[in-house]
Amino acid sequence: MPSADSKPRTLYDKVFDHHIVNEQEDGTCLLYIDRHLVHEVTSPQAFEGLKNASRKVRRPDCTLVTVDHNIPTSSRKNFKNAEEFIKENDSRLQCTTLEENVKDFGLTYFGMGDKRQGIVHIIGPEQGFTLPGTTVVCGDSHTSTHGAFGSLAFGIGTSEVEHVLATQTLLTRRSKNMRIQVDGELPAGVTSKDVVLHIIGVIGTAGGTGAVIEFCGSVIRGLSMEARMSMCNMSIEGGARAGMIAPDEITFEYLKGRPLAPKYGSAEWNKAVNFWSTLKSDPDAHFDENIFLDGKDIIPTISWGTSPQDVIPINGVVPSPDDFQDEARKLACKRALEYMGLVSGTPMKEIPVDKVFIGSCTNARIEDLRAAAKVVKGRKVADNILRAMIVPGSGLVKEQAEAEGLDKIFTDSGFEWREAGCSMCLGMNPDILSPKERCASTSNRNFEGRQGAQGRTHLMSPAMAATAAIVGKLADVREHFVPSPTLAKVAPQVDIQPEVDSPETEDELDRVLDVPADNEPHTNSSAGGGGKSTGLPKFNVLKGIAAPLDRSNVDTDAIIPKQFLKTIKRTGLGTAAFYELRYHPDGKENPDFVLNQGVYRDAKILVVTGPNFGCGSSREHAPWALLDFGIKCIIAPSFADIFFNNTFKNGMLPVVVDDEVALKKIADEAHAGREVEVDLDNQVIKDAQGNKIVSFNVDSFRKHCLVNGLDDIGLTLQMESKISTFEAQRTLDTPWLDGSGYLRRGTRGATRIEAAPVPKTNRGDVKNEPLEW
Ligand SMILES: CC(C)[C@H](C(=O)O)[C@@H](O)C(=O)O
Ligand code: SF4
Repeated sequence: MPSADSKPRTLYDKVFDHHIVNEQEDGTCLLYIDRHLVHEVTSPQAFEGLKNASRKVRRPDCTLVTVDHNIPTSSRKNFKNAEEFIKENDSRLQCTTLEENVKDFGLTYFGMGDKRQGIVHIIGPEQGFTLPGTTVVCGDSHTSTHGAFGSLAFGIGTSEVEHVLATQTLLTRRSKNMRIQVDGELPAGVTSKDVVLHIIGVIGTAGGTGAVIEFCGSVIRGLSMEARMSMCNMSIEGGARAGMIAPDEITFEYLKGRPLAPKYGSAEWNKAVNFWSTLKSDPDAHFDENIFLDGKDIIPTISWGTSPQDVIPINGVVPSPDDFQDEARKLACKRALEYMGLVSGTPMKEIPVDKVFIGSCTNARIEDLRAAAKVVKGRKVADNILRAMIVPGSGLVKEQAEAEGLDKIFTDSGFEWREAGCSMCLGMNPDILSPKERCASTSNRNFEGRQGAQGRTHLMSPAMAATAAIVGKLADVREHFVPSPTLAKVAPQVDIQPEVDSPETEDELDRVLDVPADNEPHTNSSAGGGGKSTGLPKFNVLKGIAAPLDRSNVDTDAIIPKQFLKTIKRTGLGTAAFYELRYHPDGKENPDFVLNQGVYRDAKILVVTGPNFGCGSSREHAPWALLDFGIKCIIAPSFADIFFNNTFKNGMLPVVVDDEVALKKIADEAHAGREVEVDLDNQVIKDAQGNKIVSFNVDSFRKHCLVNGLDDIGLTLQMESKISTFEAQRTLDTPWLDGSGYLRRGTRGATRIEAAPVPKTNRGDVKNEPLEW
C-alpha cells in the first residue's frame, strides 16, 4: 500500500490511494475492493459470465448476498421457501437463480427465511460488514449509503459485478473532490432527509457528476449514523459517484458489537480504531468544488416533480415553468406538472395524498421508524388514505421495532406492518401505486413510473410522511406534532448479536463449516478460466441514422422501467427501451416518440441535446436495452457516471460533446434524418458526406478495449501477481478485512442457505489467527 504522501489529501484521496493495485499512465487505476454486496437483480448475468468462463468468486469471504427488490413484503408466517412464496414468475426466477448461484459459488446469503435479510444497504452496516476506510461496491446505485462510515462506496453495473466477483478489483479513474459543508444547527423538526433533499435542490441531479462528495460541518457531525446513511444514500441523486463522511466517535460507537466488525475491546478493534481515526481530510486538502450551507436555512423539504432536484420547502407553492431560467428546465417543469397532476401556485400543504410509504434504503432503519411512530402514536390515518405502509429495512429492524412496541403503534393507527424488502420504493414486487395515485414516500426517487406506472411520488422524511398519513395531505410536521428527535448521537439499539456462540477454535470452526483440514489460501481462486481477454465486438467506425432526443436528465428508469429488470439475460430488452415514452398505457405505440418514427426505427446513434443522460439507477439493463434496439453510440453534453461506465463494458461508445455549436450541428443532422459517422480510431464525428463536425476525447485505455474488442476481466486477470501482493499487504495492514466472521456463526432456526465451505482466511499461519472474528 502507498506510503503517506506529503501533499494534503482529502478523505476520498486517502481511501482511494490506499486501494490502488495498479495505476496506468492514462490514470486508469485497478482498485482493490474490500466489500462486495450482491442482490438478485444485478447479479444473474454476472454469475452466468463467470460460469461461461469457468471462473470462481475470488473472495467469498468479502462478499455478502441478500434478496430484496423482488420479494413480496407480505407476512412470512407460513414461509417455506422462495420458490413457493414468490408468486410472480420472473421475480421468483430471479430469486431462485440467486439462491442457485450462492450455492454454486459458496457465498454467504441472507435469504427470506433469515432475520438478517433485508435491503442490501441496510444489512451491510447493520452487520458491521461496512467498515471505515474500505472500498464497498454493489450492483446498485445506492451503495453510496455506506460512505457514511468513511468508506468509498459506489454503485456498479452488472459487468463490473462480474469483474469484482472474478478479480476483487475494479478498473476506475479518480473522481473530483466536492465538499458540502453544513454548519450551524438544524431547526426542530428538520432531519437529515430534509438536508439532503435541500442539497440536491441546490446542486441539481447532475451537480455531483464526476465527483465524490464529502459531507462535513457541525450539522453533519451532530447526526447519528443512521441519519448520515440517509444523506450519503442520496448523494447518487445529486449525481455524485459517492458520498463520504469522516468516521468519528459516533461511527465507532455504532460499530461496537456488530457481528462482522472487529470485536470491541480486542487488540484488533484498537488497531482498527487507530487507523479509522486517521481517515479525515487534511486541513489544506484541495476540493474542486465547495458548497457551504447554514443549517438554520433548511426547513422540512419535499419534492413536487419527477426528479429529486424538484424540491421545495413544505410551506411553498407548486412552481411554474416561468420560475426557471433555462428552456430545458422550463420544459421539464411543464412536463412534470402534467405528470404529477399539479397546478402552479397551489400551496403544497393543500395537496391530498392517496398512499403513504415509509421504507426504502434511505429511511427504513430503526430511528426512522421511531420518528414516524412518534408522530402517529395515538392518532389515526386519515380517511382518504387508501393505504399506509411501514416496511422495515431488515428483519432485525423489524424485530427491534416489535420489541419496542412500534408495530402496535403503527397498526393501531391504521398502518400496515410489513416484512423487509425494497417494497414500493420501485415496485418490482407486488407493492405498487395504481395510475395517478399520489404517494407520500420516504424513498429516494420520484421518476415517472418509479413506484408504479403513472404513479405520483413525493419524497420526504419519515416524520413528514407520517404526518401526511394523519393529515391526509402533504403537511408540515412542525405545525401538527412535536418535532421528532432524529439527531440522537447514540447508536440505535438493534439486537444484532448472533444467535449461536462463535466457535472458539479453528477445529470447531472447521466442523461448523465442514472445511477440509488442508485449508488452502484462496487468493488464486480466480485462476480458473485464465487471464485470456476476449469477448466484445470491436468498435472502430460507426455510421448510421442518429435519432435526436431533446431531453435533459434522462434517467435509467425511463430508459428501461423496473418491470424489465427481472430478466436473467442481457438480451431481448430492445422492445422495452424507453417503454413508457414509446408506448401509450393501452400498449399502442406513441407516434410522437422519436424511435417510433420512420428512419429512426433503425437508429444506430442517439443524439441527446440535454445534459446528464443515464442518471439514477445503476441498472446495466439501460445500455443492454439500447444496444438490443440497435443503438451503439450515444452522443450527449454529459452523462451520469455509472451509465457512462456501463456502456463501455458492452462495446458501446458514449461521446461527450459539450460544445453547444457542434452538438447543435449533430442534432440538426439527426433531425434531418441524415446519417452521422462516429470514427473512434480518429476520435471525430462527421456528417454523412464525411465532413468533420467535431473531435472528441476518450480515455486511452477504454479506447484500446473498444477498438480491440477486449473484455477487461481477462486483462485484469493478467495482473494476478499484483493483486495477490496487494492482498498480502492488506492482511498485514488491516487484518480485520479478511472477513470470514460471518461464516463462523450459525443461525438457529433460520432457513438460510449455508455458505458452502470456503477457506476461512488468507492470513497464512492459523495459529496467529485472532479469535475475535
Ligand atoms: C435494481 C438496481 C439496479 C437499482 C439501482 O441501481 O438503484 C434499484 O435499486 C433502484 O433503486 O433503482
Ligand atoms: S433505492 Fe429502493 S429499490 Fe433501490 S436498493 Fe434502495 S430500497 Fe431498493
